[in-house]
Amino acid sequence: MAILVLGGAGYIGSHTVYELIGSGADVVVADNLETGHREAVHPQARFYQGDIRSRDFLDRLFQQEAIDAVIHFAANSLVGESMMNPLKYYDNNLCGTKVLLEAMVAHNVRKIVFSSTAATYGEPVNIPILETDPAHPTNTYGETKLAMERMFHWVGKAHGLRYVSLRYFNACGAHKSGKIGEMHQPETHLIPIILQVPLGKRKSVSIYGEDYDTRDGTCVRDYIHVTDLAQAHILAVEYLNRGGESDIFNLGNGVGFTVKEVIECARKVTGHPIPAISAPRRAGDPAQLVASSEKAKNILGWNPQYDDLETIIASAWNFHRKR
Ligand SMILES: O=c1ccn([C@@H]2O[C@H](COP(=O)(O)OP(=O)(O)O[C@H]3O[C@H](CO)[C@H](O)[C@H](O)[C@H]3O)[C@@H](O)[C@H]2O)c(=O)[nH]1
Repeated sequence: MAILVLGGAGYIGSHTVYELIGSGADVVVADNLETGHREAVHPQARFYQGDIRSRDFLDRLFQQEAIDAVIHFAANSLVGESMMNPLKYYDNNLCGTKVLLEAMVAHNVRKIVFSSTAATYGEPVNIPILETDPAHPTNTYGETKLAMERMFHWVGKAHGLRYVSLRYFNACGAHKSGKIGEMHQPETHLIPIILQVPLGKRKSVSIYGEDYDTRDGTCVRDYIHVTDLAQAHILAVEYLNRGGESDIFNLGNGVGFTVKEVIECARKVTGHPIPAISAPRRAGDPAQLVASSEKAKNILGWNPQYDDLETIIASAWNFHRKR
């Protein structure tokens, strides 16, 4: 039977499809291509273009393919945009997941691995953040992802569905082949924005806020390589296949870098001066997000391979230069 990857043309989805196919899995990808890229879909995956808000589309898909488990990336995921257009996030993220769950229950598909986020925590009460810490999102994006997790919880209880929710910290880097990587339109994520300067696409990078309560006043984030995230999805499917209970896992490196430190590291990797200018805070940004991923390591057997920021940025730089 196949694994259905929803949002498999997107950044983390496409990397997960590469790892799944590398592990010998049969993979079906569905994506509405609103933010995904057709060329990022692995050539060995069967591709369906469509939207998870369409029950007809999902019914056809589940009738045509024998699906054993779903990996769900199909959502909007920009913190800034979610603050300016919250209803877009409620519509796609929550309504889309509602239709998906109805279709899964109707077609007797009972395992789902879900792309969640550190943004569910809001301002953390502890660093590093544990899965048991309170979740009070400071932006609409995190709020909708938390509500999606709760939807899995209650639907799971009612219909015997089991889920694994993976709360990623800051996904970054690119596939070692340089064939796929991070390419949002427009780009808002820190590392690809920084790399646009040495690529000649922008003159400088703006630092959103230098007055946070952190070691240099800029926001601290936990940067985790996309291939390590992709591997965690495979481990999560295996966990559900061996009867694992529904659960939530953080995925990060456990080390935080400030915005200024990330820029400095990119200067080292690219050999470019990368000018940075001060800008106001961005709405919805918590000061610090750093993960404890001990639970994923202990229970899923996750073992991230990329533990240093320089290697991560170098992989992103390799992808962007090839393009
Ligand atoms: O031009 C920029 C872009 C970003 N930043 C700063 O860099 C940090 C990282 O910003 P990103 O936009 O790259 O990432 P976020 O931390 O906002 O969010 C990312 O990580 C979250 C979890 O931490 C969610 O998963 C979300 O989907 C994902 O976009 C933030 O402090 C942001 O303010 C800048 O200073 N300048």
